[in-house]
Amino acid sequence: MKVYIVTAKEMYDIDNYTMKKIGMDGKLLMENAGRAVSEKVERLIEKSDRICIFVGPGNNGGDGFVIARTLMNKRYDVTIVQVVPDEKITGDALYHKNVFVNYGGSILIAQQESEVHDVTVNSDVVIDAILGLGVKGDLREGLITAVEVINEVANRVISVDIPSGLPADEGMEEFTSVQADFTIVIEAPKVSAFLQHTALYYGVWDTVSIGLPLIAFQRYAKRNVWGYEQFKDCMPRRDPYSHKGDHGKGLTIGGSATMPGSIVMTAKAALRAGAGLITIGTSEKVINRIASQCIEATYFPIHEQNNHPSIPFEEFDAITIGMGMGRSGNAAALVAHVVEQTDCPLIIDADGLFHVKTDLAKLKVRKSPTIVTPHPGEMAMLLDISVKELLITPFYWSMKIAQTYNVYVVLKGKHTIITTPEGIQVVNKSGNAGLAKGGSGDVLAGILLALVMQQRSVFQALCNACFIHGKAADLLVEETHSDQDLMASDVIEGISKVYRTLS
Ligand SMILES: NC(=O)C1=CN([C@@H]2O[C@H](COP(=O)(O)OP(=O)(O)OC[C@H]3O[C@@H](n4cnc5c(N)ncnc54)[C@H](OP(=O)(O)O)[C@@H]3O)[C@@H](O)[C@H]2O)[C@@H](O)CC1
Ligand SMILES: Nc1ncnc2c1ncn2[C@@H]1O[C@H](COP(=O)(O)OP(=O)(O)O)[C@@H](O)[C@H]1O
Ligand SMILES: [K+]
Repeated sequence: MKVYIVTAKEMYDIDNYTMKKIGMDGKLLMENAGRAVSEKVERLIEKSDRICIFVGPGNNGGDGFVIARTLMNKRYDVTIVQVVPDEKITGDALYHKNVFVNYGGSILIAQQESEVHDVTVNSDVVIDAILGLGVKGDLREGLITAVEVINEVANRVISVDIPSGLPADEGMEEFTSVQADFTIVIEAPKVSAFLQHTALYYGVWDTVSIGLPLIAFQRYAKRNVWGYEQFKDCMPRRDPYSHKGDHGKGLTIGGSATMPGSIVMTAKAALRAGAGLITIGTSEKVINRIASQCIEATYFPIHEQNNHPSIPFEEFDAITIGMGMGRSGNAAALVAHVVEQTDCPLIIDADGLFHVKTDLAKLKVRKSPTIVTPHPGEMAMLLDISVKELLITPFYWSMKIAQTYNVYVVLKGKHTIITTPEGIQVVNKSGNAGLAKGGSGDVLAGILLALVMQQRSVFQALCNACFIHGKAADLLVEETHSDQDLMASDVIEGISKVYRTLS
């Protein structure tokens, strides 16, 4: 199943479409939401748990009333704490509040800190239905108290849809939010579930379906997660009669006297990921040192004094440049030369990004696809902004670079964001902190090179490459390694584990 990622606006559009065009009533959606969340909650709690459900002024609070009724009806010990005065509960939420009361439920209206404190410490589980998609600005009186007390004294917190107070979208730096242990997301994760400064507030999250139609998501949602299903569906299978030329002849340019190893890892990863032939273009001074480390590759010497080496570019199906090449003037000239003179997919990584920054406009006129693969530091450098600014709004900035320079952007991180020049965005969720080690990016560059040569769609190739890279690390950490000891060269071997899941 495709997991869409939505902004608040997209979710409201989907919701409105469902109500107005499909004809499903808002009260019904709220009933479905509350029921679906309750079912998940039951898997997370014990029958003996004392459950306290905090409800706020909007429809997220409305979900809370349905959850309370559903659990109460199954003989759970449920207390509702309404953190706003009665007149604030209106519309569908009021309808479900009345149904809850008619079922015999009682409501504690608590806005004072001491009341909220007492009820929270005397419960085993807090269900947070204070605010959802509709949060705007700083939390007002009453709500802020509840959020602060929950964070201070609650035993276990399960948030409904979004941890209350947390913005759904990117771009917000300051907020006060519930810190959830678990979040039950309605239908689709929101963008904030993938940002470095907001994702942790969700705790562990899972989604529930409330019956919103797929066509509404297809119409309004612009992003999705790239997972195993997508990888499996579009990974090309090897033709039994194929020969090495069918799987691409790739050139990887990089390496220098002080960083000879990275280019070897790129080459090995490319071969392990299925590339037919790989040539390493590197400093003539290091070829002898590294040639024995990747005996499957061929080598092309790059003379340090010659700014325009006569590399036979036309022989290659795709090129990657930058890993370990250093920041010398000669390296800069070589990058400029490759950008201008090649007419095949070009992947620019690491120092290559540093050099290309001076003339990004040249990327725009390349006829073949250009792929840039920055980590946040490199991306911030390309944009002349701080890493902090970038990480608050990474989807926006990725889109900006992709569309301004007509490039594919692979913004690396825990959640790698892949953006096409046309503005399609996906998030790769595979991978773990074992990859936070020198050389991981070089390995990714190799997998990207291999897949770009083997898949017709550059976009699918990039998504699959990121998935394979992360999944290799995940399988290694699950089976034989830990996120502490994992090394980039292990990840190259881990590619086999990922591929074997397909056979
Ligand atoms: N498909 C769907 O989408 C479905 C969605 N559903 C659920 O609905 C949720 C979205 O509901 P929603 O739009 O009512 O927003 P929500 O966050 O509950 O409350 C907004 C209220 O909060 C108030 N408020 C805002 N900021 C505030 C602040 N800083 N401090 C204090 N108050 C603040 C704001 O007041 P106002 O600014 O208008 O004065 C308004 O009264 C969604 O997350 C999901 O759980 C399901 O039920 C069914 C299908
Ligand atoms: N904490 C993490 N969780 C998941 N993936 C990670 C994490 N840290 C790094 N990675 C991945 O590891 C790779 C690191 O790339 P990069 O920073 O360029 O490494 P290097 O330059 O050291 O080779 C990227 O693909 C990134 O997505
Ligand atoms: K919430």
